[in-house]
Amino acid sequence: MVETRIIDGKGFAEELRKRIAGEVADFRAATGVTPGLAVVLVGEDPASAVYVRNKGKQTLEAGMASIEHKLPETVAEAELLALVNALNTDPAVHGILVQLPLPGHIDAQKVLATIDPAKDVDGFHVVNAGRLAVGLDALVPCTPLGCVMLLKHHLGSLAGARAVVVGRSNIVGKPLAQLLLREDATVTIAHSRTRDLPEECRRADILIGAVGRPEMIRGAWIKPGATVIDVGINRVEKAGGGTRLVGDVAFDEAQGIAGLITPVPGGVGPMTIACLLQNTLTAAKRLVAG
Ligand SMILES: Nc1nc(=O)c2c([nH]1)NC[C@@H]1CN(c3ccc(C(=O)N[C@@H](CCC(=O)O)C(=O)O)cc3)C=[N+]21
Repeated sequence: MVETRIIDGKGFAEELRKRIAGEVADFRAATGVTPGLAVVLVGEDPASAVYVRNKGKQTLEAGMASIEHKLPETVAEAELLALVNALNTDPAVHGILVQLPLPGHIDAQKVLATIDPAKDVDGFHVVNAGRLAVGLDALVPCTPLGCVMLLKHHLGSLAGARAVVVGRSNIVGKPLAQLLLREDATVTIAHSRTRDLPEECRRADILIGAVGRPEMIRGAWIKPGATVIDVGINRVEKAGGGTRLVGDVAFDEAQGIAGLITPVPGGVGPMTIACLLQNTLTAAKRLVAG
């Protein structure tokens, strides 16, 4: 039996937000500029609305300006593109986030491609994805950035570690693999077509669940003492009615096997928002410096 320690992402994110708030205050004092984050929400998805509200609140608490645009589910693609173009040229806006997923009649790739890469605080524009891939300065996607911060804080160097990322999305899996590679880890990206996924996972010193399937990664898939980062945030029905959040990892089964594990909620989720604030400050600094 291994003693499993829980990684306090919520606490770490709070500390990070405090540090960012200090840096924002210094930046404002030095330049007279208040970093501004614009969030665009299309449609009425209640879960998205909660997330956008949390982001807005934490943006203000960090001393930045929060600009929210809510558009109806039926908005024309051209109208959304016009809004993004207006935000691109607005000097009070340093970061732009268009909440995903977008309704089916809108081409999300086209919207992301319209965002000025210098204001792309999600790091989803192909220019930022490409810059990350070739090792240039880039705005890096928030969730992967948060995962690597937690890993480095708890493990120190990741050099030589075997990291297995389960999930190959453009939002998490692929950029996370790039970041881990930059930290000199040996990186495997596993996915739905991977042969013998449990065996692949059991090789991992660092195992990352980023698929969005509730509790898919079982305790028996974890190497004793491994570090487990759970990116999944899945809402499931509770036995007695109501809902609860679970990750992609069967958290209870991982107890006594994993060395370190992030919980859901309170793990990676809060880090995502803290990293969004960090990216907004980074974008503001670069935009003001020219
Ligand atoms: N362009 C874009 N960028 C995003 O970064 C983005 C997006 N679209 N669409 C939706 C997803 C979802 N997402 C979350 C971030 C933090 C929490 C979070 O802080 N969760 C808390 C609490 C969750 C709760 O209690 O409801 C936790 O895990 O502890 C959740 C979800 C960012 N997303």
